[in-house]
Amino acid sequence: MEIKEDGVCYHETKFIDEHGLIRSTKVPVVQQLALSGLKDLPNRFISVSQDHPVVSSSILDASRAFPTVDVAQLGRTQELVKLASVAQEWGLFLVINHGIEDSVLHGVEDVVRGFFGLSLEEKKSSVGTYMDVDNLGYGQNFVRSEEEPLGWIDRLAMKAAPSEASEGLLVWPRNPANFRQVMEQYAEEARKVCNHLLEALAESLSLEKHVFLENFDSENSEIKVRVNYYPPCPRPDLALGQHPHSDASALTLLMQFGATGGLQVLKDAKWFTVPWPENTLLVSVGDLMEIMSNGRVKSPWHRVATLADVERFSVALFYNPPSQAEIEPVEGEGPSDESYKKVVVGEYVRNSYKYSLPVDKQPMMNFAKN
Ligand SMILES: O=C(O)CCC(=O)C(=O)O
Ligand SMILES: [Fe+2]
Repeated sequence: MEIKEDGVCYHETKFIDEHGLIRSTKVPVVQQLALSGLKDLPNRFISVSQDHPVVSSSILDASRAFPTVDVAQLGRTQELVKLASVAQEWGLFLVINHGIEDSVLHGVEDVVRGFFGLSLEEKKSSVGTYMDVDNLGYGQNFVRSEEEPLGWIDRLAMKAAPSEASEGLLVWPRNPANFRQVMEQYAEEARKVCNHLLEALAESLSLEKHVFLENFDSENSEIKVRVNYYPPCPRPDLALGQHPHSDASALTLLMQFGATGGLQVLKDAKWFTVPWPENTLLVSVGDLMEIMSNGRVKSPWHRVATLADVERFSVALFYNPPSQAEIEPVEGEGPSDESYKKVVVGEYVRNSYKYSLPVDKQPMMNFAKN
């Protein structure tokens, strides 16, 4: 629900405080703030500390192109070696020849732009807002307190699988009318790509091909889609679109449109802008993959910078084993400097949502350690 005060529109949201009590709060609708043409950043969005200056992020050395994995070539050793190396070095990689038709990707872009192009009233009557662990519907990303800095973002989140995941909830926008159909088609295509990558990743790490994929099943595996909308920001030097986090997924498949240059990844204590060209899909290793691989690949710690004059959209598709499934770190040869234990997927995910702006992922990952 949105409320209007002093000309500012708010999402009304709830969070669980440190005593476990449900509290209500309101956070500005960022798109409306941006449309109002404001010149200063409201205090609540100032999030940049000295250790994380947005402006000093390094760009990859131009002489070294960011590796792109050719999915159609993953039957070849050479491509598997590349996959292992980029997954281990960065935890994220670009994919080409993934088999998802351009028309499907353009369809996603059209319905997403269509939704965010609606007036606030139309958006609100099109879809609900839910405060639960999955933070579904239209609103801000997780709000966990009244004090924490907010991200310069509005989001729309839904579960495309399992099929009964959003029964009884209005999480699929009714406008544009084809939103759900287009997104579900994309999700099914994305599932195929992710399944293929799960096998290839296992092989690339010299593990038995099915070790990761066997944790998934076509009925109950979970596909959560989060559409991120980052309006132009008056002070990109002071705000973030998303605060640093790792994804509590097995794999995340990302598309972006409107602009590039938002996603940054932490490596060797430096923030790098991911050289992610338009019309390319990006895959990120999630925490669950780090656990399943016993640390052979690691989920990257990443954040989203804001941009001054352009709007940017991204669609993050989180692919997970069924919520009730237990995942276990693989055994076998190969480098592994971690010792994870068996965890129930849904318990890991729920626990990871508890933390308010953590400085690194250890508190979340420790849940899966002895
Ligand atoms: O917007 C992006 O590029 C990244 C989004 C992201 O990290 C997320 O939604 O988890
Ligand atoms: Fe993320």
